[in-house]
Amino acid sequence: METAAPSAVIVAIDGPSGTGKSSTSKAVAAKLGLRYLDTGAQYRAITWWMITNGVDTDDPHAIAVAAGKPGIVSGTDPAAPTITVDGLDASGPIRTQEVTSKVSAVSAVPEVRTLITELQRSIAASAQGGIVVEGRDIGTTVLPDADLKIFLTASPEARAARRSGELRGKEATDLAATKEALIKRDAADSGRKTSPLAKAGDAVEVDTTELTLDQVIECVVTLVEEKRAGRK
Ligand SMILES: Nc1ncnc2c1ncn2[C@@H]1O[C@H](COP(=O)(O)OP(=O)(O)OP(=O)(O)O)[C@@H](O)[C@H]1O
Ligand SMILES: Nc1ccn([C@@H]2O[C@H](COP(=O)(O)O)[C@@H](O)[C@H]2O)c(=O)n1
Repeated sequence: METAAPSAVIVAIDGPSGTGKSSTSKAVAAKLGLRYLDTGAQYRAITWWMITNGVDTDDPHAIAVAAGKPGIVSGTDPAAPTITVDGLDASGPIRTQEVTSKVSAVSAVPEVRTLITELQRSIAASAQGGIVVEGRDIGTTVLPDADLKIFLTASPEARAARRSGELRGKEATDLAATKEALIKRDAADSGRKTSPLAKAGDAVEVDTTELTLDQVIECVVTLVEEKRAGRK
């Protein structure tokens, strides 16, 4: 007997910095044949554009006025996600410390959020076979009707250790400074007025502190499969 293709599923994965959202989302999407969207990369891309175009990232009005100017395009293949700004590959420049230190100020501007949220919704709507979308406000604001919402957490110590391991050899790594920087970014992201970092009421919380990345991936794959099975 022929089995029907599994139905399209929309998965929202949110959580603070360094909890494993990108690594988990990419792997889950690849395993299940879904598309993948890194929404943090989009906020980083608009921040990079502001910096390179001389917009003062401490001036919310200037950011709001310029918000519609960059053309941001996200490629959603989990094996090779891409991000371009006005046709230029921005995947490298958006990961610098400068962008990381300024992205929370830019992403807090309501005009930026409105534009990026619309972009995210249109990408999710066009992902016919389903998509894993990761960020800070996906379950609460961008895709409140997602089929499955996951909120990843981990202790600040575990997250700082993961980040330091990642940065080693590229930029200066100091565990205490890394921990302080991620706590500061989370506080800014949680404290902003417009769609702050928050767990949706119906999200499943997964504490990844004591889990390997493979265990987290397996846990999320199981949750998606259970959701799909429940819809048959
Ligand atoms: N459970 C885990 N155990 C150990 N290392 C992990 C685990 N999950 C993720 N990592 C590693 O931690 C680092 C950060 O992971 P990742 O980029 O996926 O987090 P994130 O939540 O997307 O962070 P951000 O929001 O800052 O982009 C990566 O180097 C990743 O390989
Ligand atoms: N849905 C989202 C996703 C991200 N942000 C902002 O972007 C920053 C960078 O995110 P990373 O996942 O790449 O670290 C993040 O600190 C937020 O300021 C957001 O606001 N909403």
